[in-house]
Amino acid sequence: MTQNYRIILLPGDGIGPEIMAVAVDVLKVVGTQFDIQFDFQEALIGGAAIDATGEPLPSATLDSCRNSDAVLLAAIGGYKWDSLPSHQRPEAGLLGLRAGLELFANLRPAQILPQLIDASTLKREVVEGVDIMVVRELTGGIYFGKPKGIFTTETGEKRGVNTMVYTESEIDRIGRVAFETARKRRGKLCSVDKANVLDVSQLWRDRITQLSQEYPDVELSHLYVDNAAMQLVRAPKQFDTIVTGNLFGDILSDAAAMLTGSIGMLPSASLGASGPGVFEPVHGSAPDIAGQDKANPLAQVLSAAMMLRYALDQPKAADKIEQAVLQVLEQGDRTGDIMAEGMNLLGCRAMGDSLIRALEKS
Ligand SMILES: NC(=O)c1ccc[n+]([C@@H]2O[C@H](COP(=O)([O-])OP(=O)(O)OC[C@H]3O[C@@H](n4cnc5c(N)ncnc54)[C@H](O)[C@@H]3O)[C@@H](O)[C@H]2O)c1
Ligand SMILES: CC(C)[C@H](C(=O)O)[C@@H](O)C(=O)O
Ligand SMILES: [Mg+2]
Repeated sequence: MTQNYRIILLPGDGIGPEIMAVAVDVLKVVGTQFDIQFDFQEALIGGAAIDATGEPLPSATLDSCRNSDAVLLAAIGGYKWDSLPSHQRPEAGLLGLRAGLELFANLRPAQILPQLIDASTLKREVVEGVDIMVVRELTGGIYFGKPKGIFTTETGEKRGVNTMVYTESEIDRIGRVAFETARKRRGKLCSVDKANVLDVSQLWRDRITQLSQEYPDVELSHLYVDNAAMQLVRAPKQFDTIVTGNLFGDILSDAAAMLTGSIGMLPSASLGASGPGVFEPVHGSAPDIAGQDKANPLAQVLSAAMMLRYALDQPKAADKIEQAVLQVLEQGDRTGDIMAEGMNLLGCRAMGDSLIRALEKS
């Protein structure tokens, strides 16, 4: 029986529309192969939405997302909008989407593919076999805490303020996602905080430690974020699952991405307790290469595979996409960010065509 899904596409800015086009083509092919009918609807977010409507997240976009089975997002942001006040910037649209859909859990897997070991800036023996899942809290912490803003003091000096805040229930719900995730993987969870300095981190550490009593099969460790950043590049294989707050997770997931060769390879899933999730690459809108057919579309395509697996319960179609990605890499196809000597340099579109051929052949 044909399965029907309503998918909202948010191509956004910069390289967003280029990589989204590839992901949609790939989904259409697996759709016909697995009897899945996608009803794709495009909506505005980020700079594209600001230009068209004056707002980074029009209410029509949030409503469409709420009424969908899943949301596939590319990226937002760009130089053009960088001087706007923070609440009017493209980034505010993305944060509003995450908050509006209550997507508190962001899963960011960083797995080194054997074909790309030499694309990593680290030595082969350091990165070979790396397989990390960063579980990042996504709707709290310093990104959303109040007070926030730029205020003027009594002496007329400007003062910028953000507040890092977590409640027990916010820590517990992301903690549970992380313990469950670790349990399905290699059973190791490292919680990352700054409890030597920040009270909010002390509460984080206390709650995660408390929660670990419910998961005796998961081995829990704690690291301060500065050490964690160092350990990620020194010996990344020590990590299985990492759980951390919003800001630390943002930074550590970019670092983890680079272990795998390029940020252009890393997908993510943003999930709530119920309702549609958002599937998006870890990278941004890459304005420096936008419109030049140079972007690596694989993080976007792998985000579409995560959508099939986590939101639509179509693991076979997800496997098929992931296999096609491995196959094009195996045959030597590379975009500029993962290019190595002796490989075939392709643009974004040609990489998409190659993926389609791989899907149709297998
Ligand atoms: N989820 C998102 O939408 C998201 C995430 C991060 C940054 N941003 C926004 O993107 C804009 C640019 O931010 P940035 O430059 O710090 O980060 P970025 O991730 O956009 O780019 C960092 C570097 O990685 C390269 N890169 C990124 N994705 C690539 C891909 N698919 N293929 C090849 N190369 C790729 C870029 O060319 C650039 O050199 C900013 O406005 C930022 O706020 C958006
Ligand atoms: C663009 C920005 C708001 C976003 C974040 O900081 O969460 C991005 O860096 C990410 O990693 O998804
Ligand atoms: Mg980021």
